[in-house]
Parts: sequence; C-alpha cells; structure tokens
Amino acid sequence: MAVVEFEPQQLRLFIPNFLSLDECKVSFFHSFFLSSFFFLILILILVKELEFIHKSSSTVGYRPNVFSTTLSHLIATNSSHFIIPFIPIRERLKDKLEEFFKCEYELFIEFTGLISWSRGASIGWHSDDNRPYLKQRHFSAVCYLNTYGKDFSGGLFHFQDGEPKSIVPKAGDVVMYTADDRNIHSVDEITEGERLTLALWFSRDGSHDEDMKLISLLSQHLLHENVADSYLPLPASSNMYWFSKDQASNYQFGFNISWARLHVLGYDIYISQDSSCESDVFELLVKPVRLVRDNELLDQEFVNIMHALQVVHFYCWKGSALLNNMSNIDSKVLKVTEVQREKISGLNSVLLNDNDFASKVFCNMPSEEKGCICFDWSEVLAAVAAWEDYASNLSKQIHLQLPYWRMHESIYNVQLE
Ligand SMILES: O=C(O)CCC(=O)C(=O)O
Ligand SMILES: [Fe+2]
Repeated sequence: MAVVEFEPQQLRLFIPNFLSLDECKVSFFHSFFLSSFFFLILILILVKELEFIHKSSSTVGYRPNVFSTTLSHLIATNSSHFIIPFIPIRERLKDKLEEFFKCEYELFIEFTGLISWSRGASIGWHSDDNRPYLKQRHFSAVCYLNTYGKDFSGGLFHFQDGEPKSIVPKAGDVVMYTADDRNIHSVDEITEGERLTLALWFSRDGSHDEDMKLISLLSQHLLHENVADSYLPLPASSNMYWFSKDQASNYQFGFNISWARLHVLGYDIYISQDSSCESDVFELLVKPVRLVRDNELLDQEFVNIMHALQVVHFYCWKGSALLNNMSNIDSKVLKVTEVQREKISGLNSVLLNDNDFASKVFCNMPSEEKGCICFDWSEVLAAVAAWEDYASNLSKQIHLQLPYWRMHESIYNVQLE
C-alpha cells in the first residue's frame, strides 16, 4: 500500500498574544478578568520566569553572540526542576501547531530551548532544516519573550517570500512555520540589548523525540538523589560558559558569562577558600562564593557562582515583592578589606578579563533601568530564602511528575491532587 505523505497547505502562522490566550483556559480569570490589562500581567509572569531561568542558567550558544538554555542542560546542571514552567507553554505550542498544520498526534518535539541573541548576533537567509543533521526538523515555533524597541534594537524577522513579510518581535507573540525551504527566513543583526525567544522544533520522526531523551536523563539524575538538596545548581564544564570573540575556548580573551551577568548588575564575587588566580577556571566555578557590591560584602555563602547567579536573578524577577523581615542585616554586611579587594580583582582578571567587552555584550537598552530595578542587601537575603522555597517546590513537583512521564513516555502537565 502506498504511503500518502500529507502536505500542509498552509505554510506559516503568526499569532499575536499567544501567551495570553493560554491563560484563557483558566475559567476563573476568563469570566472575571477578561481585560487586556489582566492578560498583560499574566504574560509577564511566565515571560519573567523564563527570563529568570535563562539569565541564571544559559551557556554560550550555537552561533556567535547567541546564548542558549536547553532542557538537557538544565538536567545536567542539577536544575531539572526548571523544566516545570516550560511544560504548559510547550504543550500548548504543540497542540496549536498540530491543529494548524493538520497533523494531530503525529508530531514529536525535537528541541526546546531558550535562546537569546546579543549585540552582533544575526542569521542570514536559511531554512531550519538546512543541514544534513537537521533534516528531521519538520516544523518550527518561535515564541517571543521580549519586545523590539523596548528590550533590544535590530533583530527583526523576515520571510524571503509571501506574507507576513516581516515580524517585529513582541513578548507573547508566536510564529510557526514549516522548517523546509518554503520558509526561507532571516533575523537582522541585534544592535542593542538582548533578544530572547523560546524556540521549539518538531519532527514526525519518533526517534528524534526530545521527551524520551529527557525522561531517560531525568531518571538517571533524579531517581537516586536526595529530594532535599536536589535543586542546588552544579556548573557544567567551564568552556560552556566561556564567551570569547572568536568562540574559541581559550581563556585568554573573553569572560565567563555567569561572572559577567553578575557584574553587569553591579555585583562582584569573592571566593574565600584558597583560590589563587592561577586556579583552573572550572575549579573556581565550583567553589563557594560571596557577593560584593561597591565596598560591601554580604556574609552569606552561596554553594557556587551558579547558586549566587540564580538568587540574584530571582531577586531581579521578584524585586521588592519579596517578603523582607530581616532585622539584623547590619551584622551580615561587612566592609571589604584590602586583601579581599585584591583577591576580587585577581578573580576578575581571570574570569572577566575583557570587562568592556562583557558590558557591551550584556548591556541593557538605554531606555531600560540599569539591570535590577532595586538593590538592598536585606532584599538579597530575602531572595535567598524565597529562591529556596521556589526551587524546592519545583523540585518536589518534578519528583512527583516523573513517574507519570516515564509511564506515558511523554512530558506533560500531570494533574496531581
Ligand atoms: O528568533 C527568531 O526569530 C528565529 C531564529 C531562527 O531563525 C533560527 O534559530 O533558526
Ligand atoms: Fe531559523
């Protein structure tokens, strides 16, 4: 019997405000708060959460000046629990894409990742299946998580032929298209800020099902682990965080992106344990650290730089909404000594040896307030505790859901009591 290959008639779909539609499912909100203002708030919640995950977990990406956070990387760095916030949006993107391209229950998610493009990043005309090792990609979906003109300049998306001709990214909008050469597209160079997307590719070929691979990785990582400390991040190999102009992983010119992301928010890092500047870069990434700002050091140990970065970005996300009941903060804030200052500069010379370059790569738009809107040591301490609650709660959820995912060989939002 001949196999009839289905050819979708429609080649692409642009959906404004896709994320807000997602929330329409919540009937309470639907009936009481059907206002664009309320939708905007709901979009912001998910967008800000994914931004927090990306800025505290990303590695250097697959193209120059591009950073990415893949789900397998989250698992490998003991941050599997960050997969939870992706699940509803991932499911909805798949449902919508299958409905539009009329291939319900036929597709597998091949890749899910947060991808950010910083100044200088661009991509010329291409189709998403344009390499022999990408032929399994049949459909693409890009969900914009921030906005042109507000969060970045440049970065417009163009299709070579047909409509829409161009897309001006706006947080919450989605574009879906077939991954073949009927959808040749490009992205203009980013000239300012950092452009952030959630990108998914889909395949008809079950051997490229991302879920199966992730479930197997999760099973190896989670089954034998103690739930209590399963959410403390562990860095991956140091070259995954090393940004250099030519993307070569030599540690002479460039910077460690975690160090740089803290630096552009106004923080320095102090490592109290024996840590000569000649130390191997990876060794520095796994040592306990303390945060420094101007001439003050917070007497609070983080297990490593990734932990400090997660807490600081959690603070950027939640801001002064964090419950802050610190009374004895003065005893936790120490003056930086001369010796400590020298050590901090030594560490900076190793991990941030091109500081101006780092600031250029991670600079904000001039219209944006500089990095974190607010800063207060007592709020940073409140963020340490609130981050722990948040992460341990997600960690519990993933431990509860994994058995169902294993059983159904699929990652989905399990409705638990
Ligand atoms: O981010 C976008 O708008 C599209 C990115 C893209 O074309 C790609 O990564 O292949
Ligand atoms: Fe593309």
